[in-house]
Amino acid sequence: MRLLQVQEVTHAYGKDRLFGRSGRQTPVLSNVSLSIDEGVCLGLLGSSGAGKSTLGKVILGLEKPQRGRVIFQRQDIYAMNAVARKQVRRNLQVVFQDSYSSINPRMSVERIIGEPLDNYESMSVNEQKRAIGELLEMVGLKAADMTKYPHQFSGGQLQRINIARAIALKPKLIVLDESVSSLDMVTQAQILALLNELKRVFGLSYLFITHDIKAAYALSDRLAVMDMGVVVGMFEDKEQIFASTHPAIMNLLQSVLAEHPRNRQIKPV
Ligand SMILES: Nc1ncnc2c1ncn2[C@@H]1O[C@H](COP(=O)(O)OP(=O)(O)OP(=O)(O)O)[C@@H](O)[C@H]1O
Repeated sequence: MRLLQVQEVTHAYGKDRLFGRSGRQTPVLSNVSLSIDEGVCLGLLGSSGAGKSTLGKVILGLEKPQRGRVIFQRQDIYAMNAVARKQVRRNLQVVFQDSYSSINPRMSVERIIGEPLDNYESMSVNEQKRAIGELLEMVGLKAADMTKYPHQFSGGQLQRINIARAIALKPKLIVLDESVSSLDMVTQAQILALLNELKRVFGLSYLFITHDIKAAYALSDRLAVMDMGVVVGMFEDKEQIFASTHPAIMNLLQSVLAEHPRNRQIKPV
């Protein structure tokens, strides 16, 4: 079933600049359309500045587009009342790249993961502790870790805590904005495996924003490529990306080739 539809979204930063008198503002997003079905990971690829994070913010309800619509669970997220918006926030979560800055260093892990539960669930203290312990175990940490503070964890462990917080309310869609980009290769592979497992167990959908074609290929079912605010490729079957002749897409593929100059097989391993 269709979960998210982005319909002909156009956006530029700065008030009225796109449609102001000068009319010279280049949009950061131009007529962007895409959709995500339930249980599917769409990888959104593109080089730096392509507009990927802006599109993520538009989808999360954080940046109202100047044109176009975002339909989540059949509702326009920019044309809904406060009650419906609260429900959307529950079902639409995000994990950012920088695990440190998206966590309050003064809060214990229990409070970090407990925050969304406080806002949406009416659990007793003991029920909440049990739920937090289960979430920590689900992401490969220990229930006892809930008493610790962010500085006591590695970057990969902190990203696991961010993921535990993101899945605490059993959302439908998680926007992963460069969520593994700052991690070393081994940790990256472990977090991708965890995300894949959680997707399978909970039937989650992901929008996986990344410039890294290998990471995108590993986690995604479908791939989209953006270049200068425009979707230049949409691949229902991710294998099809390797047949593309679009210059921006070939550039992304080239980065894989460059690492393995003698490897004629360009599919990421
Ligand atoms: N808050 C903002 N105000 C003004 N311009 C912005 C803002 N955020 C992003 N931009 C500009 O919009 C363009 C697209 O940025 P965006 O972050 O969406 O791209 P991206 O594909 O996610 O790239 P990166 O991976 O480098 O973040 C860039 O030119 C960027 O400088």
